[in-house]
Amino acid sequence: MLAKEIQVAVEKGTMLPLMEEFYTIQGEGFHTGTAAYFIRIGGCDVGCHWCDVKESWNAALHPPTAINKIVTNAKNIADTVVVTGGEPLMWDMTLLTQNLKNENLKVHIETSGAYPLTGNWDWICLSPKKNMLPTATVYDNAHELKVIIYNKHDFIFAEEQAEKVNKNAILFLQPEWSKKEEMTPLIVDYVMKNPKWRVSLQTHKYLNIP
Ligand SMILES: C[S@@+](CC[C@H](N)C(=O)[O-])C[C@H]1O[C@@H](n2cnc3c(N)ncnc32)[C@H](O)[C@@H]1O
Ligand SMILES: Nc1nc2[nH]cc(C(=O)O)c2c(=O)[nH]1
Ligand code: SF4
Ligand SMILES: [Mg+2]
Repeated sequence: MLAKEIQVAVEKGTMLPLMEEFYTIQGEGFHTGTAAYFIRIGGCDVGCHWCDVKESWNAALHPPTAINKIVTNAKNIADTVVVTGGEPLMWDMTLLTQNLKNENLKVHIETSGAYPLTGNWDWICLSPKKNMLPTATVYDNAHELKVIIYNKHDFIFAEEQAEKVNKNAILFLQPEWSKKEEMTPLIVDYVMKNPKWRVSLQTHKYLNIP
C-alpha cells in the first residue's frame, strides 16, 4: 500500500498502529481475574510521568495493521477483547468495535477519556488524568472509574472525578505501581472510611503475567 493510502486507512480506522496483542488475565478493575485478549494500540500524548507503557506513546513506531487481521487473531481465542494503548480514543474505534462485535466478542476499553468517545463498547474503564481531563462523552458512558493514586492529593482528584462521572459508574482507587508500598495502606484506609470506593490492584504484575 502507498503511504498516502495507509494514512487514509488509519484516519478511517480500517488500519490502526498495533503495538502488541496478547491473551492474558485482566489484572485491574471490575473484571479482574477474567481471561481477555488484549489489543494495545500505539499513540498517546497525555504524558503521565509514571506511565508503565511509555514505549506505546510514539504511534510512528507501531506498524499500521488492518483491523481485519486484528479481529482474525482475536476470534477463537477469547470471548472478551480489551482494547488499550497508548490512548485508543486517539483513533476512530467505530469499525474495530463493530467488526469485533460481528464475531460475537465482548469489547472492553481502557481509556484516559482525553478524546471523544468512538466505538460501541460493552465496558468502558475510564482512568482520568489531571494533565488532560476526560471529555463529557466518556464521563457519561463509563462503566467504571479507576483513579491512580500516586500521592495524597490524588484522593481529592478522585472525588472530583467521581462528581463528574455518571452515577452508575463503579469507583476504584488503584495504587501507582512504584508508590504501592506507601499508597496501598492509604487506599485501604480510605476505602474503609469511604465505602463507595473499591480497591483495584495491578494483579497481573504480582502474577508475573503480561
Ligand atoms: C497504560 S494505560 C492505557 C490506556 C489509557 N491510556 C489509560 O491511561 O487509561 C492502562 C491502565 O494502566 C494504568 N496505569 C498506567 N501506568 C500505571 C502505573 N505506573 N501504576 C498503576 N496504573 C498504571 C492507567 O491509568 C490505565 O488505567
Ligand atoms: N493483565 C493485564 N491487565 C491489564 N489491565 C489493563 C491493562 C492495560 O495496560 O491497559 C492491563 C495489562 O497490561 N495487563
Ligand atoms: S494516558 Fe495512559 S498510555 Fe497515556 S501516558 Fe497516561 S497511562 Fe500512559
Ligand atoms: Mg498495563
